[in-house]
Amino acid sequence: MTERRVLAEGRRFLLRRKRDLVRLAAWSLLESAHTFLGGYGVARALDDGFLAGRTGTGLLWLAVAAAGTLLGGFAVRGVFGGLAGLVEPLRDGLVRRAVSQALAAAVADPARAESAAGGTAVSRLTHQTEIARDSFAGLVLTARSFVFTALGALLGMASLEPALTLVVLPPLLLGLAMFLATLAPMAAVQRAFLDADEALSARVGAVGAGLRDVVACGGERHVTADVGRLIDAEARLSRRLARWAAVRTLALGAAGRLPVIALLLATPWLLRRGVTAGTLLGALTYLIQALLPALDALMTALGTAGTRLLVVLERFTAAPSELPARPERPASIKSAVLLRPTPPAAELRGVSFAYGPGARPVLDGLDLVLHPGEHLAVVGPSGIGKSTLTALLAGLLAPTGGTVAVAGVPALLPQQAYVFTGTVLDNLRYLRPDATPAQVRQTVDALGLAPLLQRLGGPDAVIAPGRLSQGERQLLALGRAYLSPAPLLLLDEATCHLDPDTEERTERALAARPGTLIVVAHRISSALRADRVLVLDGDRAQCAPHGELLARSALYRDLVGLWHPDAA
Ligand SMILES: Nc1ncnc2c1ncn2[C@@H]1O[C@H](COP(=O)(O)OP(=O)(O)OP(=O)(O)O)[C@@H](O)[C@H]1O
Repeated sequence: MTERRVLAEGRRFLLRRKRDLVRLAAWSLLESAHTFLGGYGVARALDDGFLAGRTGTGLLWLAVAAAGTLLGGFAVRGVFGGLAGLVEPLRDGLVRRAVSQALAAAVADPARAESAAGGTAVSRLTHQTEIARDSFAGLVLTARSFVFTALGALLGMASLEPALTLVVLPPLLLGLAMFLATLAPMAAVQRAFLDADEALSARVGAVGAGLRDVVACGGERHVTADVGRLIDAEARLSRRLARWAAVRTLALGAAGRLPVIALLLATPWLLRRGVTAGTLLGALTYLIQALLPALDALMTALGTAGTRLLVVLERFTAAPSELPARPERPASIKSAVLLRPTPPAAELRGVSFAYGPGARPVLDGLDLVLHPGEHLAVVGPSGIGKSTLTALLAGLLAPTGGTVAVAGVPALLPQQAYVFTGTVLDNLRYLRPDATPAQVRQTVDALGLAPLLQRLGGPDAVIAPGRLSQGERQLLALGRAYLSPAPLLLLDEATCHLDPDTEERTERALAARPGTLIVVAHRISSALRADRVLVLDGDRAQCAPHGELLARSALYRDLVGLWHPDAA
């Protein structure tokens, strides 16, 4: 289906460039003349010259063959000129198409444009366009050379002795057919390889953009395993491609050598028919010097450049719906989100998670729907899975069962606040580099950061992260979260080093900010401030407002009692 579309588009492309094709063919005819004279000159030099004792005539015919070679060189010069007229418009067209595809994808799904599809578009604009251009140029050069060389050689053999073509043509066609049979499976592997290459580009691009956060949140192992899987997949496909290349080389060997063997085997029969030694040598010259090298070049180009070109062009001509799906978001979740007029801020359906295949699940069948603007506190005994839940929501972990859907890109603040060497302003604007001075001022006011900024030497002072207290680091990270455009903030005990008053002010400001807030609470006051509280308790999680939970959950009553005996 896509192959047919590529071929149809290719036909239209070539038909629009008839003048360039005629120019190329005219120059190529000189190459036919070169081939013709090469074999014919050698045959005549022997039969009419050297074998007949006429050295002068022999030399004259050799000079004719040499003149043919000069003609060939002249032809190549013209051919390259004509080639540009075909190749450059193809490249320009592909670049235009890659840009339109990327823009269309960005309009359809802006979040995707910033992540996975960005890498894909770059791969298409650069790597794949160049593959298409080089492959097309190589293919046109070799296909044209083969056709016109074969024309010259077959005409030459027919004019020396028509029976020669009967001997040489069948094995040549057989070899070609064998080779063509390897093209379809090779294209399939090539296609899978490019899919893997695009997936890897997209993932590496996304990881590169978030590298600081990955390190700050301790996600290196997860990211390494994730990217490692993609690299392994690409390596496996490279090996399969190499195996097909070996099969193709075998076919090439057969196609290249069989005509020569057939000619040698038929020699007694040809001699009986009165074929001369000069004619036989002329035929061998046609085979060894012209036809077989041209065939060799054509097969190599078809096998490598041809399949690569087909696969790359399939991508460029694919309708947006046929493009490879964004790997990290299952289609079912995506369509569920798209169908709702106001999607939930986050939605967990039957989510289970275990840290290993044999490990006990930390979360088991958890359902949770969070609405935009909601403020949720997560509580539970130590080691019950609160951080695991935030990592799942942030996309740092993938659920082992069920689905996690989050609208937009969330920001996760772990307990160990991440602050880097740079100015105070750089640190605050890390998640929103284009924040205006007014937005920064508003953040400083809302969170009461002015005394901290003063202590640090003002917004342009450079911070040495090692010299900040844990609380100061947390305040800076919370300021950054407040300023970020993330629609969902995940605070995983991110305020534990603040005094209760500062914590309250900060949490209230973050809850008042547009967007949804999830706080892993370490004080009862935190849970009291939230709209709802999620109590994690293995497979018996409960989610409700504080008052309701006090009545319903013994575990919650215990926790509240431990934190603050009076509140229970
Ligand atoms: N990387 C990991 N590999 C294996 N097990 C892990 C890993 N991280 C956490 N766990 C285990 O998963 C369970 C849940 O851990 P998690 O950190 O989510 O709990 P928590 O509720 O946040 O705990 P705390 O309140 O002490 O921070 C614990 O039993 C923990 O030992």
